[in-house]
Amino acid sequence: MIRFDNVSKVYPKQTRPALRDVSLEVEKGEFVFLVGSSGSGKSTFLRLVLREERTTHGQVHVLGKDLARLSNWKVPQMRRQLGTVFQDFRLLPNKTVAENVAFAQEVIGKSPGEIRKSVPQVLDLVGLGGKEDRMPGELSGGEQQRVAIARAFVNRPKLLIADEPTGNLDPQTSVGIMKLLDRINRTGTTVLMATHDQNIVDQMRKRVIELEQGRLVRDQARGVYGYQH
Ligand SMILES: Nc1ncnc2c1ncn2[C@@H]1O[C@H](COP(=O)(O)OP(=O)(O)OP(=O)(O)O)[C@@H](O)[C@H]1O
Repeated sequence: MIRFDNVSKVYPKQTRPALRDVSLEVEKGEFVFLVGSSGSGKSTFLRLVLREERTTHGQVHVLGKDLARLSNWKVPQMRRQLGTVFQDFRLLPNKTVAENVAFAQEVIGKSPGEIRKSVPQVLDLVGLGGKEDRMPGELSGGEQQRVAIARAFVNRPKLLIADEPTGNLDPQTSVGIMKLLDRINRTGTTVLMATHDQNIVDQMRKRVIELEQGRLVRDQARGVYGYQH
C-alpha cells in the first residue's frame, strides 16, 4: 500500500533534512499510527504519500506506483483512491452536511443517482443520519469531524490518511472518532494516522511508527527499536 525506500527530504533553502533515510512498508488493511514530537517529520511523511512533496533521495511507492514516475496529470487519479482527514475538518462552510459529502462524489463524476444513494448510507455509517441538512457551523467539533470522515470515505478509498484527526476534540469525542476510524479500517481500508495523542495510541494497540528528527526510531509491529544509524 505504501513503501518508503531510503527516503530523505530536504526542503528548499534548508540544510537539516525533514526526513532522513526512512524505509518502511505499510500493507493493505493495516492501521498504523505515525507519532513523534513536533517537527519530527510526520506531516512531511504524509505529504510525500499524497505527492504534495517529492523526495530528495529515495523512492515512495503508493498503491504500487512509484510516485516519482507518476506524471502530473495522473496525480489526481492516484489521489482519488486516497481519503484525507485533517485536524481542522476543512468542511465547506456554506454547504450542508449532505452537500459536503456529495461534493466529494461530484468532483469525480459520480452520477446524481449514485450520489443520492451513497450519501445517506455513509452518513448513517458515521452516525449522522438525520443531520443531512445541517450546516457545519451548527455541528459540534466531533460531528464536523464525522462529516469530514464521511466525505473522505464516501468514494471507498483504499487508503485513508488522517493528520491529527482528534487534535481539536475532547477525550471522549476522540474515542468516538477512533472507533469510527477502526470501523472504517475493518471494511478493508488501510488507515495511516498521525497523532500526538499517546492515550489514543495506547488504547488502540495498533502498529506505531515513530519519527524523531526525521529518522524512523520505532516500528513497533516489526520489533524495530532504537535509532537507525
Ligand atoms: N515547507 C517547508 N519548508 C521548509 N521547512 C519545512 C517545511 N515543512 C516542514 N519543514 C520543516 O521540516 C521539519 C519537519 O516538519 P513536519 O511539519 O514534517 O513535522 P511534524 O512532525 O509534522 O510536526 P507537527 O507535529 O508540529 O505538525 C521541521 O523542521 C519543519 O520546520
